[in-house]
Amino acid sequence: MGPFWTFILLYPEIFLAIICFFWFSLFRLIRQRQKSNLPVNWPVFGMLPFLVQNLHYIHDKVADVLREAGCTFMVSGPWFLNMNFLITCDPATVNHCFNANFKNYPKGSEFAEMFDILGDGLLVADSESWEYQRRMAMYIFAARTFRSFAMSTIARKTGSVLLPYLDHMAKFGSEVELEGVFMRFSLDVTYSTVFAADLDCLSVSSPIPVFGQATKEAEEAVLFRHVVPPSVWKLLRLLNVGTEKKLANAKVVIDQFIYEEIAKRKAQASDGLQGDILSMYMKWSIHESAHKQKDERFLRDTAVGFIFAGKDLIAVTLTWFFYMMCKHPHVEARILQELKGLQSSTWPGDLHVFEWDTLRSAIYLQAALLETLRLFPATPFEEKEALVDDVLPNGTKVSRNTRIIFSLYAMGRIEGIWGKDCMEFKPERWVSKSGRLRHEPSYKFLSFNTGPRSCLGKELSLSNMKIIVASIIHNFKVELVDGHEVMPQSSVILHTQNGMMVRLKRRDAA
Ligand code: HEM
Repeated sequence: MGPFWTFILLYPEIFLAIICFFWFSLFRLIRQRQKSNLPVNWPVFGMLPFLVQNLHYIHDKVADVLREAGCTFMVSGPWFLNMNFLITCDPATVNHCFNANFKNYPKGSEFAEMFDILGDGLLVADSESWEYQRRMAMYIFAARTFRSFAMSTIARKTGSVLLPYLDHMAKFGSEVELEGVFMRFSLDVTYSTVFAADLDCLSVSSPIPVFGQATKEAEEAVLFRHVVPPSVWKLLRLLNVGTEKKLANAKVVIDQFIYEEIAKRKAQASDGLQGDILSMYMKWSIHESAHKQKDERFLRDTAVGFIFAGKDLIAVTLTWFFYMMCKHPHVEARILQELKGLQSSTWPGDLHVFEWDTLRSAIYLQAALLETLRLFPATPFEEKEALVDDVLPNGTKVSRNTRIIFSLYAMGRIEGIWGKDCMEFKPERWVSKSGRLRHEPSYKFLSFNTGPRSCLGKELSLSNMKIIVASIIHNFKVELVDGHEVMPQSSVILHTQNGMMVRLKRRDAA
């Protein structure tokens, strides 16, 4: 007889007690699960089964959990894997971590390692390096040369690339996957804004260019790093296999493009520098004696950072905006009304593009964009790590190194934050009685971040998006293809799960 059976025969009461303990625990967990939206904390696996089971609807499920838990909830990962984290959508906690105690919540070295494709750039830097880079970037974003270069680039690209492409699709009555179009266009525009060079991503016939493909693969690998334990992706990196191999290859392609652009620019006379981001950073050396900005790696990290900061976020916001237009025709009608009488320039094919200056008065249009970002924040969550032990405003204790995930997606969908109609798409909530844009504190509307690390491209991207959506709405009617379901993907960027299939019609042909 083996030791197991000997133990049972000698101590049957202890064995019975163990069985009863496990049976009652299981029973309690099942009852608990039936009654609430909150994930069950299983022995050994923690809440992993909940995450796996709801992987396809994770943003909505997290919103349900936070609604029930009162905005803050501790998630337990499997035992020994160091995957526990706090998740919250509480504006007071946001304000505490992003503003009042900013220094206690840096991005952290783990974040920088996950996004190592960005090098030591602004998006991942902390402390002095971040302060220096932030100061420099603020100077550039405030410069008139840069702003007018960026605005003229977007208007030119909308008239010469985007609208003709959509017009072509409209003429043939083809179905169009709109998010894919916006992704390519946004990459095209961002590349031009950073390098004053054309990538031509939106040609009717050609496939996505290698640079675009490389950025896509890099993003997929970074997403994978977010969902598996760090030991797993680090092992894959060491062995150079799977997503890590793809990431390494993508980095080679991205670096090759960027270093070539830097070399071309360095070969130009300094009076040939334009208002693009690379030129602006190279001109900075005139103002500062530090040698850092001339360093090629610094320029590379800066350029990659700006490309990654902007391109997908604008593309997904445009996609959700047009999804909302398809679902709320009365909002689209009001925007069309607002655009009537505003001056636009005419491009070949009788296509019309609005300029930024003329769109300043389009308040309702801007409100519709903000409302889109409230319900569909381009980055559905943000992440921080506590540097020292702390107590959150709701009394929750966090110990050093605790990871905190902020669900921006849930924040837009909580009654206590936005009122009973929080799930409705209502641009009117952004317009004051006097017809001006209503201000909402950024720790409540977190889509562009809040505090010292808030988005530097906010004004620029809102202006860009206004030009694009006004020009599309004015020229085309966008209709969802029947039966095509649009839903959010479980990802670090709020892509759609299956794209957004639409048909376009020229308004003047109707
Ligand atoms: C719809 C468009 C955009 C949205 C929703 C958005 C949102 C955000 C968010 C949430 C952050 C914080 C990221 C983090 O801390 O992890 C951020 C940071 C940043 N964004 Fe944007 N962004 C957009 C477009 C842009 C564009 C077009 C640019 C520039 C070309 C830009 C430049 C930056 C920079 C430089 C930072 C880093 C600031 C810092 O860490 O100090 N963004 N943005």
